[in-house]
This record gives sequence, C-alpha cells and structure tokens, in this order.
Amino acid sequence: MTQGLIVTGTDTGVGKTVVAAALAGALDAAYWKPIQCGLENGGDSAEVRTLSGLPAERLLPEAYRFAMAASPHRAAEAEGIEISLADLTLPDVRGPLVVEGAGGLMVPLTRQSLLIDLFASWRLPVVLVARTALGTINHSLLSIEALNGRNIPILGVAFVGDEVPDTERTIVEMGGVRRLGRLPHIAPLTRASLAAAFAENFRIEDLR
Ligand SMILES: Nc1ncnc2c1ncn2[C@@H]1O[C@H](COP(=O)(O)OP(=O)(O)OP(=O)(O)O)[C@@H](O)[C@H]1O
Ligand SMILES: C[C@H](N)[C@H](N)CCCCCC(=O)O
Ligand SMILES: [Mg+2]
Repeated sequence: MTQGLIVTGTDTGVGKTVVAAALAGALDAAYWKPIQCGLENGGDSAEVRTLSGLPAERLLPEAYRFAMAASPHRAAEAEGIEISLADLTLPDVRGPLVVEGAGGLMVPLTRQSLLIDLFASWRLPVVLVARTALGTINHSLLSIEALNGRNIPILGVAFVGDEVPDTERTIVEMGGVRRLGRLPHIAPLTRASLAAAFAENFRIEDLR
C-alpha cells in the first residue's frame, strides 16, 4: 500500500478535494490540507469530512489557514505572515495519508518558493487531477512535464468531467502516465454518490 500520496491538480477548482475525499474514503486514510486559503465554506478539510465520512481525528489540522481565497504567498502576506517551509513537514500518521495541495503545481508559497518544490522534498507519489474539458491537454502535459522535471513520481491522472475519450488518450499517451479513472459530474454530490462513482470508475489496486 502506498503509505502516502499527494493529490494535486492542473489548476484550482478542478476537483482535487472531491477526488481526495473519494480516495481517502476508499483507502480509509487520513487527510491533510497543509495550506488552506479561503475559509468561506469551512475549507477543504470540512468538505472531505462530509464527502468521505472519515472520523474527525483522521482530518489532520492544517499547518496554515488563511482567510483570503488567493495564492498561498498572497493570502499569507495579507495576514502579515510568511509561510515557513520548516513548518510543512509531513505528519507522522499510522496508515495511509492523502495530502491535498492548493491550486496547481507552480503556486508560490512565498516569493521565493513553489508548492511543487515542497512536494519534491516530501518524495510522495502524486495523483494529478485533470478536467476533461477543452484546455486540459495543455494544462495536463505542462503539469506532467514539471513533475517529471523534479523526479516526482506520478501515480496517474484522475480525470473529472464528461467523457472525452480522445482528450484522455492524448494526455495519457503523450504524457506517459497511467489513467486512474474518471469521475463524471455527480449530482447530487454526497458521500454515497461519490463513493459509488469512485468504486465504479477507479480500481483501488492502482492506488496501492
Ligand atoms: N465530480 C464532480 N461532480 C460534481 N461536482 C464536482 C465534481 N468534482 C468537483 N466538483 C465541484 O467543483 C467545485 C471545485 O471542486 P474542488 O473543490 O474539488 O476543486 P479543488 O481542485 O479542490 O479546488 P482548490 O484549488 O480550491 O482546492 C466544487 O464545488 C466541487 O463540489
Ligand atoms: C483559493 C483557491 N481556492 C486555492 N486554495 C488557491 C489557488 C491558488 C492559485 C494561484 C494561481 O495559480 O494563480
Ligand atoms: Mg480543494
């Protein structure tokens, strides 16, 4: 079993939290959002709690929580704080851990550091969440190139959205990555509907 994995994405709002909730639920994992920017909806940990049904103690506290829904470096500055990479060590948990990034890979944590460099230091494999909608081929291949350039292992791509077979094929073939599955648009999105969609479209063995 992969003891830890990072859920990253091609952009903000692509479905990382939804995929992370499905993964954490299926793997009976702990979930950690190290840096939360934007607190209007309670943050991603609260969303994962609702969508996974994991017990509260499996939702690990964020290292940083900022009110502003912005890039971490900017949200921190707005509160007069500089994010310290030394505070961003992986939590020591028993069993699997699902870590969710903030936005895409090249998101600044400070004016000098990027989220992807923090990921590289953790040495955990990555699940890349990618939309299926137009524009995703470019975002996905750029993300894969950036991960490869830092020798970050890619477990595979989790697609989110309507079925667009050639787009998925193009990303998988040209990016040289594994397709983990695709979550369709789920309505209503609940713990039960998410678990069912995940079970139908992903194979848990691919994540181990
Ligand atoms: N498969 C899906 N079916 C229905 N709604 C979805 C699905 N995936 C994502 N959404 C919705 O799309 C929105 C964005 O998804 P989500 O919050 O998971 O993005 P994110 O990549 O985690 O964003 P952030 O960068 O803010 O962490 C949310 O309202 C979420 O409920
Ligand atoms: C606020 C948002 N939901 C995310 N948590 C942070 C997204 C940062 C994106 C920065 C950027 O790429 O421009
Ligand atoms: Mg999220």
